[in-house]
Amino acid sequence: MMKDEIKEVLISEQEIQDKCRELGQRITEEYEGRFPLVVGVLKGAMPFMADLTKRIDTHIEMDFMDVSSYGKGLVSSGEVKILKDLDTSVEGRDVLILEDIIDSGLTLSYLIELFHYRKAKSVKVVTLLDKPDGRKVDLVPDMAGFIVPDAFVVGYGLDYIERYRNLPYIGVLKPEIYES
Ligand SMILES: O=P(O)(O)OC[C@H]1O[C@H](OP(=O)(O)OP(=O)(O)O)[C@H](O)[C@@H]1O
Ligand code: HPA
Ligand SMILES: [Mg+2]
Repeated sequence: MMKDEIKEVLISEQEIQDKCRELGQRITEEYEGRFPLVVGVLKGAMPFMADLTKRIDTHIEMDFMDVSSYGKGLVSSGEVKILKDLDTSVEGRDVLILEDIIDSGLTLSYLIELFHYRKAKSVKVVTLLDKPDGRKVDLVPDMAGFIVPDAFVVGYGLDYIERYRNLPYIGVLKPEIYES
């Protein structure tokens, strides 16, 4: 079974759900009456977007962007490609970007710059996971769920060669999985 390939669970399903409630409450307070555009970054942010937005108790609009900087492997290529753009204009909008993880920071720094260039009124970032040791550019999220160590993590949207996104928790794979 898939779970037999996991060496260690770093963040449990319960901890993730509790964090979604907490972040949802903070977002509700901050964005009450502002009708923010909540942008999920595909594919990784999909489970977090689904769970977090259910805990936001004020009107929001949701949209998605698909960008890729990793290709298929473990390291960022450094080049960000837009695979799917927003359907909505960000001009004059309060934009809240939802991410599963900030690692090198390249994906988000690209998106933040892009939304400012497109004249968003404000751009903020909420990430489930923050891996500060991976940073290649200066970037501090406005809200972060958990700090993770400098290891490749999978689950709850995060993949290794497109697998493991459907795990309900965040974990680390057994080393033999990468070797095979
Ligand atoms: O801070 P960075 O080093 O840029 O890494 C973070 C980004 O990389 C992953 O996405 P990926 O490009 O692998 O696409 P995916 O979400 O479809 O897996 C992850 O979901 C973040 O979007
Ligand atoms: O640790 C990670 N795991 C999965 N995808 C990622 N994209 C950036 N960092 C990671
Ligand atoms: Mg990925």
